[in-house]
Amino acid sequence: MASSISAGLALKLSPQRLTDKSFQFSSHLQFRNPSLVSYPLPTTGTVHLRPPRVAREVSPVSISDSANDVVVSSKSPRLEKDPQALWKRYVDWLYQHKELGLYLDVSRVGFTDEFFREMEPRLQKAFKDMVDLEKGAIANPDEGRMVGHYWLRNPKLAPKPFLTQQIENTLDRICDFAEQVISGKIRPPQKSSFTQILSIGIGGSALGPQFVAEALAPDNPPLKIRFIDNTDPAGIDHQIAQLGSELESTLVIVVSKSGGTPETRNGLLEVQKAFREAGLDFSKQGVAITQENSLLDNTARIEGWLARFPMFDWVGGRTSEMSAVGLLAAALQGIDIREMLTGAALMDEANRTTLVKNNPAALLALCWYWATDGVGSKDMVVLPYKDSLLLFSRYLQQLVMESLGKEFDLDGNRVNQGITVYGNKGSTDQHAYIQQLRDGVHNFFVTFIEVLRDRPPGHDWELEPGVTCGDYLFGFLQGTRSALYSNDRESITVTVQEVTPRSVGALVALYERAVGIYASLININAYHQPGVEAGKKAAGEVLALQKRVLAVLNEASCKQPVEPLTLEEIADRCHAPDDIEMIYKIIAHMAANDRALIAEGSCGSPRSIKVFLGECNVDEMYA
Ligand SMILES: O=P(O)(O)OC[C@H]1O[C@H](O)[C@H](O)[C@@H](O)[C@@H]1O
Repeated sequence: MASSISAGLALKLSPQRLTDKSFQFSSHLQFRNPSLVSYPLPTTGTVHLRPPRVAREVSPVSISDSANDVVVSSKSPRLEKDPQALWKRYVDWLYQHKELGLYLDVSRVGFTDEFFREMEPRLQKAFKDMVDLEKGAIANPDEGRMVGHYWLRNPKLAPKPFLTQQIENTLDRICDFAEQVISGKIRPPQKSSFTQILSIGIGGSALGPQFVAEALAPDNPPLKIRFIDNTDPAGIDHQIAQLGSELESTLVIVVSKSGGTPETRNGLLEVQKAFREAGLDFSKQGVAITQENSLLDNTARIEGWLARFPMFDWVGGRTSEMSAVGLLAAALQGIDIREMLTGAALMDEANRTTLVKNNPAALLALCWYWATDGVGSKDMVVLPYKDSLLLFSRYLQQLVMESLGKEFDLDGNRVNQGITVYGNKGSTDQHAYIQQLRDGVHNFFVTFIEVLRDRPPGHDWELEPGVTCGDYLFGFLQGTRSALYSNDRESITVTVQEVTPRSVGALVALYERAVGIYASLININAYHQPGVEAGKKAAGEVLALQKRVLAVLNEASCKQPVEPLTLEEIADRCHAPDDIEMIYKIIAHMAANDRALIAEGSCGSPRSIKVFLGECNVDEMYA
């Protein structure tokens, strides 16, 4: 089969895989007319091209680019199907961490030995990058920051003694505080003990604690947790309403590294209002987790909140689960946080070997690279077969997508990298979208998370002779893995014995390191998030425009008689004719919330409407 592609577009590549923007010049790639390529062509060595953009075929492919006279021939074998050969592949590649009881099976990813060999030098470079990072290199160059989440579970690793001290002191303070809250030594003014936690935070300041609460909180925790992780007023009202009179015994933890995230600030202001209305003193029940001297830190200090815990500059939001962000909430729910840290530390240790086959994070990163052609050409579907791990995929979504989804690489080349992550849980998702995974568009690879222990010992029950409910769950996982593979859908399986603080800590650490290694393989900064700023900035501009619209409407509404305005008139008076669509949306939103009145027309036909405010605020006119 031969097909034409235009210059720089996807080149299909296997078994000699293109391993990045650069790949080895080999017999698989022949430039018949080098003068048509815009940069000097070496006769041997590395040639830089744009990486492939289309999903890798499993059948032999030959693509020719007539424009540039580039020919790429590749012969990629179909995935191995012979049961004995597969069993051998399974055994040969199975990774086991004995102490953690964790296994990683990469046998259902079809990478070749050749690919493995090709990637070896780049993985060694990634290992070196990780060593430097752990030693305190400025691994986040754009923000000039060290990246120290690995020190949190092994404080001695921190490059400076005062950092080690800070980590250890904070951990001691967390354990101490949690113990005193649970025992009732620290209590709310009007109750004998705290019974509820209301955690306010978003992104990395929510996803880890949410995942861990769902995974590990006991059925009857000493304090139950709920979250406000948005600026949705109805969502906030719901959480406060659910607390009801227990607001009196609610410990409010406000989490924000920057201390200035609008959603979190709004959540705090709404909750403080609820406290005021209930006649409660918020400061006696509020705890802040934030960077020293942030807006939140200063507020908490000035208002004399119950406690403040630090979030370190060198810990990113999405890797903050083992900092006060994750640990305080976990400890208050009775979760053994030292076990979480031990699990993470053991996993980190395993991921320090430079023997790729024995390094689970490197194996994961390698599989991601193979499956996605190193350019995110396939999505990562994460399917834990365990209800308590439901939020793992959501947690990983931020960890992976915010870390890897980058426009530029470290050398400033536009690369638009990333890997899309989604998933909920098995077997539930089999009844939702596995149909498409098995038979539909082939744009993904799966990661199964398997938990061997079905339920605590002593509770087993056979619902059919010889078969338990958990056997079904096991059967569905294995069946789906086989069914997908038989249709050439690749999968990874991570297996843990049980969902425990130790195994959860290990899973978090495994993926943190896999992301770090993969980022190094594709040469991007995994530790910044410049793209997030664009949305925040635009939101600020919308709110600023809304204030101008309000001022214009107010002035017209203060006239006698009131002067209803068309959208064009409002845009004109705001000196923002190009923003008329946004002005329309602002009006529609205000009208839906009874803050603007529509004199004529309806929102469905924007040109017809004339708007005024129900009340004229004379003071505002002259403000
Ligand atoms: O912890 P905060 O400073 O409030 O930040 C919360 C979140 O804000 C942004 O969306 C960032 O992209 C996330 O990485 C971060 O976790």
